Parts: sequence; C-alpha cells; structure tokens
Amino acid sequence: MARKFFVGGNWKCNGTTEEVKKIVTILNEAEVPSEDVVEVVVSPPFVFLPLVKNLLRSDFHVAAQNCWVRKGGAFTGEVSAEMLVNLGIPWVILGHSERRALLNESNDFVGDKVAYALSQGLKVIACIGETLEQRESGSTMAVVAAQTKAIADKIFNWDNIVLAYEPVWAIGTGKVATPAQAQEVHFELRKWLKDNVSAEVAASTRIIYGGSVNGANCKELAAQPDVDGFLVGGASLKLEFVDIIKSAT
Ligand SMILES: O=C(COP(=O)(O)O)NO
Repeated sequence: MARKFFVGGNWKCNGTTEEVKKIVTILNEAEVPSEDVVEVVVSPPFVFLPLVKNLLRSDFHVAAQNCWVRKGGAFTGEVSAEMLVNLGIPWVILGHSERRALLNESNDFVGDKVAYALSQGLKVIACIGETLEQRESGSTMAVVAAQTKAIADKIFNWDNIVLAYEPVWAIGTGKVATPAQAQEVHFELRKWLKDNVSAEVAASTRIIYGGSVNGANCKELAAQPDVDGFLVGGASLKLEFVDIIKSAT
C-alpha cells in the first residue's frame, strides 16, 4: 500500500508576527511536489494559528501543538479540541517528548488525549520516542511499544493518525538517528502494529521520523522503506524546510 509522504514542521515556542509572516511567505513561494505526493503540515504556536491558517497556501495545512484531554471548561490555560475544530485547524501534535518530560504527560494521558482529539474530528500526529538512557540500556522497543500501546488501547480507528518516532536524544541535539537506526525502529513499530492492531493498519499508517532532520540528512532518511516522512523542529523555521519537503519520495 502506498503511503503518502508526510512532512510536519513543529515550530515549537518560537516566533513573532513578523517572523511568522516571513516563514509563511517562504512556504507560499516554495516550488514543491504536489499534495498528491507529499502532505505538508506546519504547527505554529497557538497564538499564530489563525494568522498562519489564513495566510498559508491551500495545499499546506496547519496543526496545533497540543490540546486538552476532554471537553473544554474550567481548565485554565488549556485549549480544547473543540476550539481547534471551530477554528478550522485540522491537525494536532500530541505526546511530544518535551511535554512528556516537562509536564509529566504519561503514556496513559497521551492515549486519552489522542482518543479525545480523534473523537472531535481532529487528525493527530502522535509522538513517541526513547531517551538516550533507555536506548543505551537496550529498552528502545519496549519503551516505544508501551507508548504506542497506550494509544492503541484507547482508539478504534487509525485512519487519522500519523505516528512520529522522535528519539529524545536526537531532538534539538544535532545527533540525528542514522538511516539504519530510524529504519530499524520504524520497521519494528510497523511489526508491532501488525501483531497488535491489524495488517491493514500496519500497512497504511504513516510512521514519520523526527530528531535533527535537516536539508543534508533528509534524503537518506527518506529513502528508508519504513520512513514515511518527518516531523521537523529547528529546520522547519528555515528555508531548508523546503528541501526537506522536496525529499518526498
Ligand atoms: O521535536 C522535534 C524535532 O526537533 P529538531 O528537528 O529541532 O530536532 N519535532 O517535533
């Protein structure tokens, strides 16, 4: 089954109105493969979502970087899935390692968030990934399988999920996973989906890689059979993000 290449840009907690407008101008002027070949989703901070959605070219899409775990209400500071739907924001990133670490978001909590976001009609980029300590202790697959299981246990339909494998030790460090390291985990994740969900879900679910992807390393990573795209941080704020989009195979 052909899986459409997916390139996400996670802008994290960055930007001013002027800077955001400059990035959107670069994206709007970029000559890239059609959306039949590659799906491009950029994720600005909440405060810039309406601006980016309104200015961005129609063949690119936007994602929020998080949403609350249930219907809105007395949850000061949170943004609900319903609000994103009301704004016409189609995607949301959930379970990013920075939130798991800084805000103690547990596997179970992330699973609940994914289930609720899907129930409200959002499409989800669900992030998983091990720490350096977990990798060095040989528990990479145990960790990412547990993170994936916590999601799989809560959902019944995988049509609107992209799984993002982002080894924590590669995020923001410049220490990108080798193509072999990425392919190994993606292969094992796809096998986990086949063994624990279904062969159809395993074949159709896009598993994307994140962690120090840039214009120089993207081609070799994109050539891996089980790497279906990227979730790009730092480089998504730069012109080289266009090169990463062009790495779509
Ligand atoms: O966190 C990341 C990756 O960040 P970098 O590309 O800066 O390593 N994606 O969500």
